[in-house]
Amino acid sequence: MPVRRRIVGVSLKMYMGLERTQHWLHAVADMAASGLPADVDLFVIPSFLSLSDARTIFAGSRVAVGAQDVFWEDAGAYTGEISAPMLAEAGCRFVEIGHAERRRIFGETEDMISRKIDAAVRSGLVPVLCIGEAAKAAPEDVVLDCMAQFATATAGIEKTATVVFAWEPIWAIGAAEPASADYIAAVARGLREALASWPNMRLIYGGSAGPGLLDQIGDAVDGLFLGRFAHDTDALRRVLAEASNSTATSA
Ligand SMILES: O=C(CO)COP(=O)(O)O
Repeated sequence: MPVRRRIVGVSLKMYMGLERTQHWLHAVADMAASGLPADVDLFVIPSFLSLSDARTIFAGSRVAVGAQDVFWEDAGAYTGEISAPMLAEAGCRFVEIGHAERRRIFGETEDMISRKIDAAVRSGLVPVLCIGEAAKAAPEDVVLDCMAQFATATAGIEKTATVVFAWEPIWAIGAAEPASADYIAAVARGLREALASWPNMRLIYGGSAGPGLLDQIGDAVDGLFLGRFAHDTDALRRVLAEASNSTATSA
């Protein structure tokens, strides 16, 4: 079984304006210059408008950049949309697809998500596919629910594709605390087994994640997907250190 590198992602969602984002990006770049462990990958997903700043600020560093969404067509008369080739040209390596907020607020369907995954892979981007259960349930039921969503989303791509599976229980997003360590470990174990035929898949947990969580869950996941609790770059530095300290995962 391959050892999977640890990976931590941060989505800034729509929390910060452009100037505040610039300050945050600089702080992350400074932190990465001295404190990004060699065995941990980091990707940062600002708003579309800050992608250019992120590319400049992270140039020459090990911090990868991603986008929060993508349209499924490569070019054409699609007012307001942004394509995967554009994102690749803008320096993105990752693209987030199917976040719970996009599904709930913007009505993204499983078919739309699947087409976005295809578009991302077609352009050489790594999809960060967000999948989660609506309510807390028995771990085996959560695994079945999430894997059904996953199967639809990835129906058009090869199993050898490089994908980040961001398991984000919907009920834990924007909450005071993440899901419990036991719950995360039990679901993650089931997801890993179900994803065994995807050699280039990394499984990360998101939903009110922050410092201290990886220390509790150990090698259950390959990393974390952070939201609010990475706005403080010192908290992000602590998460990266914990990612490095926790045992590398074998699938
Ligand atoms: O949705 C998330 C990351 O995509 C998690 O956000 P929070 O950590 O702010 O709950």
